[in-house]
Amino acid sequence: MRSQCFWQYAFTHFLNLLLCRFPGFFFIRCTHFPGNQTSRLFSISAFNLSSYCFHLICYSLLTINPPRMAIAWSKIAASMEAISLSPPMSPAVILTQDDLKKIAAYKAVEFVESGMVLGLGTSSTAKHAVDRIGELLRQGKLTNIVGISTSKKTQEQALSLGIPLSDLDAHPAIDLAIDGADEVDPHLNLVKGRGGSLLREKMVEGACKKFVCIVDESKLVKHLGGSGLALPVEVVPFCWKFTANKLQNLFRRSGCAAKLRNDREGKPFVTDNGNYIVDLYLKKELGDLHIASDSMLRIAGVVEHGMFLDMATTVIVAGELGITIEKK
Ligand SMILES: O=C[C@H](O)[C@H](O)[C@H](O)COP(=O)(O)O
Repeated sequence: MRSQCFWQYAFTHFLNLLLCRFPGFFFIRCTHFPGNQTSRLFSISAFNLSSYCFHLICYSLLTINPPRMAIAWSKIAASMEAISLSPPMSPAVILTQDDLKKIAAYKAVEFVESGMVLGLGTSSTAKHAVDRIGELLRQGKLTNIVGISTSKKTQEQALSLGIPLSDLDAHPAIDLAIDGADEVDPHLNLVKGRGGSLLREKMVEGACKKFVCIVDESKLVKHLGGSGLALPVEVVPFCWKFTANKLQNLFRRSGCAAKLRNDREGKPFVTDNGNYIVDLYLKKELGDLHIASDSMLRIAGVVEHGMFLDMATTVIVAGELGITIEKK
């Protein structure tokens, strides 16, 4: 496969050299090359030939002598094949953020086995995993799967795909959960909940033996809150301002600003559980995350927060250079 690509590439560039570059340079009589017409022609041919060789050497480095780039690309190619996209013919393929999400999601579904009880996450990344599980069920490659959804949205998606659903009451132990995240720190701690589903996600993912988190590389941070984006906290609607002020004061030293999340119409965003979300924006690190977590949960109006500490057992990161799989 790899050598076929190489020869295709070599042949294409040879044609390119013969049909386009050489006559093109010849007709315009490029003045960048010194000397009379014969010596110019010779220079141009040499230039084209060296350009051709340069292409071949570059491509060889990427394919025949694969250091990091080639390994990464072969991984991406494998994943692209798995998701039924055309495999890249050259390293010039540009992957969108959604492609990366899909690659991570499809990789995670490789962990799924027939007969499993699955936690189905809620995110633009997890959506691809749920789609894939539905597809494998339809093809008969997976059987006897029971899904526990982490939101009403995922529930609707799973039902539309024919994935049998249950709940934690009937299945208190989940084999595997797959979900996205908003931030991942180097210890595989997560921020979740920018989609508003953090409470059900924490319940389901807290009940699973394995939690595979799937992200594109933009989600990697040095410390939680480090993206400068929201750290969501689910609060009861009753006197939410009082609770938001308590949260802001709690993390005053980290430069915390607490804001109620609104929907598109400017009304408070309401979660699947009928609660509000207060988003915390931090300027500095929170310090000990377990202490921060306990302190938030001690505030009476707080239902749950979006820090998922020591919960992910595996994090699959899809990036431009390939997939990396981090395990606890
Ligand atoms: O409430 C939403 C969830 O926690 C998501 O997992 C998280 O927001 C990541 O979502 P996405 O994969 O769409 O970036």
